[in-house]
Amino acid sequence: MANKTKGRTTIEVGSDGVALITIIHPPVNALSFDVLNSLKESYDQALRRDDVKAIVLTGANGKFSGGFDITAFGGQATEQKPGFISVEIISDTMEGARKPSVAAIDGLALGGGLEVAMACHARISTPTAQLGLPELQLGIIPGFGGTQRLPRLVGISKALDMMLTSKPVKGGEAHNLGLVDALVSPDELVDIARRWALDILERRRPWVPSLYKTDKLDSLREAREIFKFARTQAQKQAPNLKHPLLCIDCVEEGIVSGPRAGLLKEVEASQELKHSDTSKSLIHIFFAQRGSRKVPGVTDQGLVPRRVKKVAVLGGGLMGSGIATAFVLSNYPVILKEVNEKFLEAGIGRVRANLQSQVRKGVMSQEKFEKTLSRLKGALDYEGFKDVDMVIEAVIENVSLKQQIFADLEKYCPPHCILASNTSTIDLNLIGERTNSQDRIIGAHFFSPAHVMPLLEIVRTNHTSSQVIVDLLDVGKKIRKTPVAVGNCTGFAVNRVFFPYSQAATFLVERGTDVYQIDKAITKFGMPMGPFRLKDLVGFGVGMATGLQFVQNFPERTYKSMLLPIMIEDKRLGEATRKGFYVYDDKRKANPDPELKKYIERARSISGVTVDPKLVKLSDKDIVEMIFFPVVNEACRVFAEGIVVKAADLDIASVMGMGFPRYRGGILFWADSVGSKYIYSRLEEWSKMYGEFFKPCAFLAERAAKGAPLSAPVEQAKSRM
Ligand SMILES: C[C@H](O)CC(=O)SCCNC(=O)CCNC(=O)[C@H](O)C(C)(C)COP(=O)(O)OP(=O)(O)OC[C@H]1O[C@@H](n2cnc3c(N)ncnc32)[C@H](O)[C@@H]1OP(=O)(O)O
Repeated sequence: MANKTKGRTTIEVGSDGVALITIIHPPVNALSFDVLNSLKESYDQALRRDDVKAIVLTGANGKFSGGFDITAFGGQATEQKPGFISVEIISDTMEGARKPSVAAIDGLALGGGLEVAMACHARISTPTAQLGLPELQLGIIPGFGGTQRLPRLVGISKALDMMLTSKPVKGGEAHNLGLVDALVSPDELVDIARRWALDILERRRPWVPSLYKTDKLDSLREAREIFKFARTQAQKQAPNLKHPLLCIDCVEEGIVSGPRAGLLKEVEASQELKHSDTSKSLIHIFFAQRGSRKVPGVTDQGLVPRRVKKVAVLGGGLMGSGIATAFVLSNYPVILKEVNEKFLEAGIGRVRANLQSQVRKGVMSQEKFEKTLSRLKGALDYEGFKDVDMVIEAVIENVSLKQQIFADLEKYCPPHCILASNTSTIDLNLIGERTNSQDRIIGAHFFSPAHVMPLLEIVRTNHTSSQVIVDLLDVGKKIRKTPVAVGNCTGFAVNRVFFPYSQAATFLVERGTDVYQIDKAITKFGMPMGPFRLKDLVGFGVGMATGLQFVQNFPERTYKSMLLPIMIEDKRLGEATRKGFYVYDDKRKANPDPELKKYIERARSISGVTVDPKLVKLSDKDIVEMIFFPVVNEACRVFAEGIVVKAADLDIASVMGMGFPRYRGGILFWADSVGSKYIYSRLEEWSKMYGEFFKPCAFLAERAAKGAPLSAPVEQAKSRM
């Protein structure tokens, strides 16, 4: 059987005496072990040959390299011995060579890609190339010398900032920072790099081994201050994560004990992190996010997405204006339609405010603001709809109104136009009932604020055509959302999986657990806010309306409480009214409210619930389990019913739609790390004590009985029965 290698490098020696080494491993020239071994062979050859005076390293097809091959983290192949790549190949063979190398960077130089480039003696880049060390977002740290070379090239503060945020910089900024030595256009990149390499050889330009550069380093005293500040920030931002602190330790070691000691510390820390749960979870999310664009039976049919050139949004409320903002920000011309002048003005005002906030934050120039806003046109009728390629309806949740709108859309829009609804509760089949266009009706469910939140739930009915799904997946990518295709059911994937989240929290409070302790425990677990703070943010009106859908559709497993209605009666509606589960000061800071007790007591007495001493003193672990295991239970139902095709889609939906901690890998990935047997046994125990709300579903029971993971494909689990 042919030995299939994962990528390679080529070497081509020119008459100028420069060896051009090219990394070839589509699509992003990832550094697999095969590529790295081949890189060493090419370097050895170039260093051996008398006709080679200098080396240029580049990547094929306009991409330098996307970094170490992430698929190799869980794979069979491993490094010969720890540090072989970082020390022997990159530091000793490349950087320590007797012949100079220059990196010619186009497209991207990320992670290991940039680390290899930094070991060259100069870097030439195109202005559009992206350079960065994003390893921390994968739960690891730069492992090919990045923690040592980047601070020496750009200074400690900037290097820490680039690593801790995982954000790349563009060629222009990289040049200003000193990370690259010259900016050139792609067509002259390799030629200039060749000449630069010869110039270094002939000492017309400096021969710089980055590892030993010191001019950008601060004094030891200043450096210690920077590390102290960085550690405080890292702990504040991600108290559960260890790898950012390890990254800072490695940089510090290099500054205090010298770069060689730093390299060794980096090797040691990388070994430790490679097998951590955090890294496994984050790498799972990386692939799950890319996998969510692949829908079996739809995206594997050879369909090409049609070009959507113009979009219309119906309704200029909070959702509609957010959606319109997302589209104009991605260069789409948008018509925003409202029912009267007043509403239209308000809708356009909201889009303007969304964009203005970007100007205020300094991420958008005034000129770009004006250009972006000019893509938005207001309308009070369907006149301009005759050439739109996609409409997104975002009006109030009223079935007959939506039915009328879709009947009108069928009349006024061209026959190819995608007819999407942003409904979060209404059955899409019902919405399209008065049309003959069921095949192009689809759900485009955004999360508020729509121009900020990264998830787009694409809801397909049994009638939605594959072409329309492919089109919307493509549009989703273009507006920089992570799309997840889901089936049509109450609450779709995100809201349905998460409805027990707030219900379980309310259940606990009515039985004596403290509201603020719950929010603290859940935030400590890694959610951006606890369930009660979230209720305040969303507003009780919306919370009640959504809750009602679940009460109607899943009466046996919804927990009914009078707490919200009583608070609403008293005009406590959440953050908007400055009073909800918290009270809010002028700066919108949430403070606990002692008055809350009286509402809880009233709710308790109306429902005839008594305080349960066991639930009054729950540990944080118990709180997390009692709130998240019912969520896992609902996720199991959604998966078993085929609402999503892969468990990883629910992981992505939970991370992007609900803020479930990414470093726990998403709801089902996390559940599997806890174990199906344990989750089942706890739910079973609670359902005996507290009723149906906690009853484990058949799917969970079946998988627990077999000790099978919850995320294993549904067919596979069945076939094992
Ligand atoms: C020792 C070292 O310090 C450790 C490391 O280097 S760890 C790796 C560091 N590098 C990174 O984190 C970069 C990760 N990749 C990315 O951010 C983005 O993929 C990118 C900016 C390179 C390209 O983005 P984009 O053009 O939108 O394409 P995207 O869909 O993400 O990727 C294209 C394909 O390349 C794959 N890919 C991207 N980077 C990869 C990598 N480093 N290894 C393996 N596969 C990779 C993706 O999985 C995807 O595969 P698919 O088509 O089968 O789904």
